[in-house]
Amino acid sequence: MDLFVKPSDGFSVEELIPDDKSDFASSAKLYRSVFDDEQCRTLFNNLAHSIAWEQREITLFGKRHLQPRLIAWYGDGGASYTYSGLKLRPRPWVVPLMEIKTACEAVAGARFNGVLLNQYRDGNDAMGWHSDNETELGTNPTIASVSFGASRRFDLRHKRTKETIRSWLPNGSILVMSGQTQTDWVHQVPRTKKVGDARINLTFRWVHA
Ligand SMILES: O=C(O)CCC(=O)C(=O)O
Ligand SMILES: [Fe+2]
Repeated sequence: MDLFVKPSDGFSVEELIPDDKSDFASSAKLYRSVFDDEQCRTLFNNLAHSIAWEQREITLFGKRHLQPRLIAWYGDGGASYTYSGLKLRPRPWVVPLMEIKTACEAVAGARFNGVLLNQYRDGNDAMGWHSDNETELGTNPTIASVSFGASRRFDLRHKRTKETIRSWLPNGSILVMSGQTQTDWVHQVPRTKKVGDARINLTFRWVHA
């Protein structure tokens, strides 16, 4: 499978965060059709079956809940990641994840040492408003977020002005968030009755030891 991507391969890019002068340092660039249909099918099936998916329990307002999605964390040996009170030890890289990582590094122009995978089994699975601002990601992290399977809505909301930007993350796309996006904006993947199929999302990150 040839995953090497370059700008001439016919993918398009759109900046989701408007170039508003008060916020010029935030960026969320959506690269569409980075992976072609055959690559998407192969990778979706491979990841659905080979990843060690888990449904984790989290504590919200003192109550225990199962997270409304499946997750997994893979990465370099030292790249432990703590989020929502969960300490995730990395599982070692496997081939499809390394190939997708190489594509993301080429598109984003950044290096990654870990990936959080999310599987939304259908429209009932979701991720609430948050920013990826854990201290181990450092200031102004670059995060590359890959989508396979069903398109899901992805919303960004400015923390101060509450300006909200709604978009959809299609099969085979990579969203690269960088600059002050995690400081100034929150994002979510809302629950929806309109989507019955599964989506697999991979967010590549650099975790500081
Ligand atoms: O599924 C998505 O597109 C978003 C995932 C996300 O925000 C995260 O893993 O932090
Ligand atoms: Fe996130």
